[in-house]
Amino acid sequence: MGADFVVVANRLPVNKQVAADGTVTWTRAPGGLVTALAPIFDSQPGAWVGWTGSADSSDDPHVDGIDIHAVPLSAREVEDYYEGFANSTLWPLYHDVLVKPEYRADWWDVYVEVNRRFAEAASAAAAPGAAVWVQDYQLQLVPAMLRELRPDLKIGFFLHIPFPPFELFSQLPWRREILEGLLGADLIGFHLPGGAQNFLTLSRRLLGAETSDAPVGVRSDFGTVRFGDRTVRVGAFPISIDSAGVAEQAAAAPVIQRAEEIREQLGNPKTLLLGVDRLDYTKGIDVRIQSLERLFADGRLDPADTVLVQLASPSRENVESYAVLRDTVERTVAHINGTYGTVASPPVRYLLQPVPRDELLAYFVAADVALVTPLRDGMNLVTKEYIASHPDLDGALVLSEFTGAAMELDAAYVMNPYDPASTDDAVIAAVTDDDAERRRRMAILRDQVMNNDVDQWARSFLDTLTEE
Ligand SMILES: Nc1nc2c(ncn2[C@@H]2O[C@H](COP(=O)(O)OP(=O)(O)O)[C@@H](O)[C@H]2O)c(=O)[nH]1
Ligand SMILES: O=P(O)(O)OC[C@H]1O[C@H](O[C@H]2O[C@H](CO)[C@@H](O)[C@H](O)[C@H]2O)[C@H](O)[C@@H](O)[C@@H]1O
Repeated sequence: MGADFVVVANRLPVNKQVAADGTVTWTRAPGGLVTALAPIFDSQPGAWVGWTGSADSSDDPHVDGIDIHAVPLSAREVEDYYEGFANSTLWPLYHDVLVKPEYRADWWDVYVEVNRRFAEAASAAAAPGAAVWVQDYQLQLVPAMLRELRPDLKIGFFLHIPFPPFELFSQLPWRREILEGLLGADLIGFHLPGGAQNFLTLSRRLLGAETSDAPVGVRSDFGTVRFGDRTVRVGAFPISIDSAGVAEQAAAAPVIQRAEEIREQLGNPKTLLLGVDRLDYTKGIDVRIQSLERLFADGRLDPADTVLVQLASPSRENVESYAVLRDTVERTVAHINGTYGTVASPPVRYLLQPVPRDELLAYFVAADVALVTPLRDGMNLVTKEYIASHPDLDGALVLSEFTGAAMELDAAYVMNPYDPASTDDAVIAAVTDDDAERRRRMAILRDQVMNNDVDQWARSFLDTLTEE
């Protein structure tokens, strides 16, 4: 029979729990995408096609309300498709070549093979005429492969990371294949109009396709690419969070109490700075730590009453550039603590492990300033979660102009992570501006986040995909 709505993503939205007696249970992972799509899954039969996250696993997860289709990956496929082509070729290429992308034909071959497996699984999961929504850079060939198998489907694709300009994308030896893969979709979504514009330019210049000229707007004024006998629409749909849900969770009494406890445990510093990221070289963790070191050295911040908490989640640990970053960050943290701390009170507290959701929210509530300093980031949801956690308008946000979030959140203390002076000045302004100015900015940021949530993101994309 199949489902009327199918999501195809590299990862399944499931968590596995193994009890002491070996019994396995699966629960819905509380991630952004699954929360956004929950109302849609509740209103019609829905399926999700994805990988469990473990190599060589025969796990077959089941959760309430979503028909889960696990796509197995062997250890070699994880190496060549996920760590290789997705995260050592596409990820650095699409993030401004911050690390040199590796172009390997053997990785490409496995990327093609794995994309085909996802397309076949999606084809098997979808009812006649279903809407299928393919997610992200790991699966850019799926739209065309799926269209070949199932021309009856409505196919959408959304890219969660930046889409690079002609000058960078053209490095890719398989640039035409990727564009043609994406053009199997009826609607291709990017976070920002700039990404959509880059895609139109590339389709015109590399494929000779006829494209629209008018600028693409946010959730409006879609671009078009004429490809074969079809017209593909291209648009900008900035993703967001479950703003009301995060605000409610952050306002819960145990979270507030834990936030107070955190400040106490840190010695009640005058200023608590916070960074929360996957340990990824795109996130500019090194940028903010180096800024802190300069500010201590110049006497603009006092290490005796300033603490930076950096929560870092391990990510893609088998990829060498991630191991190199970890080394750099850990050496810099040790250097600052060794130089500016005391045994009892190191100014940087660094955690290399994910923390539970409520604990994370307590850190958001506790922090005076969030430091979001990526060198490049598709959106950055941490930014929006921090803002949603500050209903009293206390708190301030330092935000890199190279995040997708900066397009909407220009009332933040916006900085250029490539410019040390800009970074340092933004941190100092966020720390020292008077309350009225900090609250003025936070009020604007909150309006933006509370009025543009992830439900609006999902609905605007799917309404555009399914409208006649
Ligand atoms: N529970 C938990 N969530 C985290 C942690 N670190 C990051 N996250 C979440 O992971 C997501 C990261 O999204 P985003 O900022 O867009 O960056 P991405 O890692 O590139 O997708 C946000 O929803 C964060 O709240 C952690 O330690 N614990
Ligand atoms: O699946 P992983 O390799 O562990 O990586 C986690 C996810 O990272 C990326 O997130 C992006 O999507 C966010 C939501 O749109 C956006 O805010 C952020 O800027 C992006 O970096 C990646 O795109 C996902 O596919 C990964 O699952």
